[in-house]
Amino acid sequence: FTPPRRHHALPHTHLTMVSTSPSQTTSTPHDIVRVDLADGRDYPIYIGSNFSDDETSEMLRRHIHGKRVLIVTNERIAPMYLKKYQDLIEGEGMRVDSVILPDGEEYKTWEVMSTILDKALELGLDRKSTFVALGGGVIGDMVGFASAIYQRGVNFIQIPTTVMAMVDSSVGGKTGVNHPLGKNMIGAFHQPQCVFIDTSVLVTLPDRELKSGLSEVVKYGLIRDAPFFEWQEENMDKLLRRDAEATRYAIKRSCENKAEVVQADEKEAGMRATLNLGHTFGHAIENGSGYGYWLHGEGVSIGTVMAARMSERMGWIESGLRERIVRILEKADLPVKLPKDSPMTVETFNKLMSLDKKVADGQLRLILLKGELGSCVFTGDFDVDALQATIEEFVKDIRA
Ligand SMILES: NC(=O)c1ccc[n+]([C@@H]2O[C@H](COP(=O)([O-])OP(=O)(O)OC[C@H]3O[C@@H](n4cnc5c(N)ncnc54)[C@H](O)[C@@H]3O)[C@@H](O)[C@H]2O)c1
Ligand SMILES: O=C(O)C(=O)C[C@@H](O)[C@H](O)[C@H](O)COP(=O)(O)O
Ligand SMILES: [Zn+2]
Repeated sequence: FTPPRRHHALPHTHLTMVSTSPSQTTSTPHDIVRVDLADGRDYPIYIGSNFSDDETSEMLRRHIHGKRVLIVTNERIAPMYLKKYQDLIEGEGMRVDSVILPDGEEYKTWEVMSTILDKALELGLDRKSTFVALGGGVIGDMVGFASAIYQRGVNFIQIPTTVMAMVDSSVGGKTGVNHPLGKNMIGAFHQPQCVFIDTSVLVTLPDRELKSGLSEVVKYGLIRDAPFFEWQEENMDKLLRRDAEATRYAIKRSCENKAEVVQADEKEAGMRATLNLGHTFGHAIENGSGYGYWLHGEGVSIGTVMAARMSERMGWIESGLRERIVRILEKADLPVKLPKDSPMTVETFNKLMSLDKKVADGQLRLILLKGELGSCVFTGDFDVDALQATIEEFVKDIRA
């Protein structure tokens, strides 16, 4: 893994998509994973590749109940995909407007999010309007939040365009923006009407962003799906080569895992917090290094190794499991430690982690691995010395 530069050029990548789903005569083969929620809020996640225009149009319009739509995307994605989706949703009395936001985690702010609200008001959008998030996790989180608070809530649809968004952020209704004092600190739970995943858009996704998404794929294996982790150990190289069948399987299995967790604990009373494995460390690294320096999945990757090391220190997992975790993340070409020029200090970790959303009554709670592969705990009952020793070890490594 090569540490990032602040402005990286986007390479153009090409791949051949081969669909391996059972063939159907009437529609492009696709999977549907359902998120079953109470009060009629359940929704489908459509997963396919190269959907025809007619199918795309029909599937999206099925979930739009009014006559006004606002597609929100960013400066990088707009030239590639905005017109296509605008054209496919428009027509039959439907008016589609758009907002184009600046690109990057550093723009995941209240100020930028509120420009969506400004535009919606200027356009006179009413409560039957639907917002569409066309982009990665940054766009999805901000549009979801804007739709949660616009006129006290309007419908929204997720069209994820990164691996990160396809395997994680578009599903489950966590929406929000960052604050200088902490990541995703301002937000709301607000579920989409549907998630429309057409993996063919990944053809333009740079490798670095692809790998970042794989970090959350590894997470599902570690917290609850050992067979999926073992599958990843066998197939990581295929995911890196963008093999269509492997990619599609990883997205589907990730969505199934996420849907099961969200269904069981939509608002994070307990179990949902396990989706935060590595995130308390990772969010501190993202914020402490300056939003936008690390991609989310990169911070989570280092954070996952820190959580594993802390678990190992407490005797909760065998060292062999920690080594396996480091191996798979390295195989995914993700960072497993802080780079030499990292500004992170013990104090920065402690300060930022003390503001984590899982802190309750002043007590930090963490997701730690315990027992065999696929098992974890969400707990405040851990050895504080093991936490401090872990932070010191990772910080010392960059100063060595
Ligand atoms: N709500 C949740 O449950 C949840 C889960 C995971 C992550 N997140 C959030 O998601 C964000 C990270 O998401 P991300 O990794 O998708 O980052 P991102 O949205 O910044 O996208 C990464 C980069 O890829 C570009 N891009 C997107 N799609 C593209 C495409 N098809 N072709 C070419 N370029 C494309 C984007 O413009 C951006 O430059 C973080 O803010 C994180 O906190 C939220
Ligand atoms: O959906 C969830 O729940 C998650 O925790 C998924 C995480 O991958 C994601 O990064 C999430 O945004 C982090 O949530 P937060 O509550 O720690 O901000
Ligand atoms: Zn995450």
